[in-house]
Amino acid sequence: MTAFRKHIALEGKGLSLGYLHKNTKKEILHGLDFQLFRGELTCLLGPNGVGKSTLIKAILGHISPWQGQILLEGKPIQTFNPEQLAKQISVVLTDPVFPGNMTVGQLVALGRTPHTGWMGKLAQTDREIVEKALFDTKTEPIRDERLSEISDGQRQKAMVARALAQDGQLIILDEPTAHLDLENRLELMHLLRGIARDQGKAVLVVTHDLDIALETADRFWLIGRERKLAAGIPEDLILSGEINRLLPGDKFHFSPERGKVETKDQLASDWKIEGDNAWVFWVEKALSKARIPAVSDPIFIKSEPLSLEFRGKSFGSLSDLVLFLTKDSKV
Ligand SMILES: Nc1ncnc2c1ncn2[C@@H]1O[C@H](COP(=O)(O)OP(=O)(O)OP(=O)(O)O)[C@@H](O)[C@H]1O
Repeated sequence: MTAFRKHIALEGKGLSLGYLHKNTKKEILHGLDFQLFRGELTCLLGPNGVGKSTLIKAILGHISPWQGQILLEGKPIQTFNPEQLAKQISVVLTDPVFPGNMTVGQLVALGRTPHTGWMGKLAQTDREIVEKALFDTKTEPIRDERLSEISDGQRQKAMVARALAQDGQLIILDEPTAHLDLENRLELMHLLRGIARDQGKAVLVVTHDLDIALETADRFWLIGRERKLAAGIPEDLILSGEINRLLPGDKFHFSPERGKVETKDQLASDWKIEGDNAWVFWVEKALSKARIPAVSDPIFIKSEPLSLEFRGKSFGSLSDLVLFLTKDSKV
């Protein structure tokens, strides 16, 4: 077997993190080991409150580890001063604090501050980087709009554009897709993946969007209720079942066959349904959601035109079939 060595941008070793709360120590994460690679989009996922933001705070140097260390490009992160860190790490957090009267263009240009200084004038290369960030995030048409007068989704894209303009080797984004519609979410994640691949950056995204993360991420970091971090390519974590760390309760599970989260009580899998596989799936789904117990008589699915047959009766839609089965208590 060949072992490929990737460039490690960020590494955590035996990391324990927590807060001092009312004079008592509250440990949030314990003994984390992780590696963030250049050229990859990594998604950090986990249930609410497990400590994702806490880990990001530690990476940004906002809180100090209780144990272990974080290495940036092989050096302890605390040996970097704030200016050096700002050149290395671009960040988009969930609670941006920028004046509402600032325009999108001004916000994105602010991303160049670590390279020019607060009073610094943008050189030609800085302007080109800002233009590219506006173009890549499709915020170019709203560059003159004020932050207080654009939608949450547009503001979010502008924040991402600012992070791209900052041009750090490591880009960290905390829920960057939260206000975006489905297409924009996919586009943004594909854009981030493209930036990781094409520019050799390490991109870390905190997200709850499992479907889109599965579609786009090179690697997952999963933190479950046991407060440990499992890392790997998403497909490995699915095959090993570790993906279910995201679903600590007993109601849902990740179906490896279907590649999505499902409710555990799949009553409908006991039905006999005959027809095209794709259709069988949706018929099972509808029966399962309607919580109709299975009987021995089969359901036949006929296509062109679509009809469902059950006990010699024909139904033109799933809704009609479900209604019939629900009403007929003797089924
Ligand atoms: N400043 C703080 N002082 C004390 N406890 C804190 C502080 N900030 C966060 N916590 C606690 O740390 C735990 C982890 O919080 P954190 O915000 O890191 O979770 P998260 O995984 O990012 O959650 P979410 O998905 O809801 O954003 C929570 O129990 C929270 O109450």
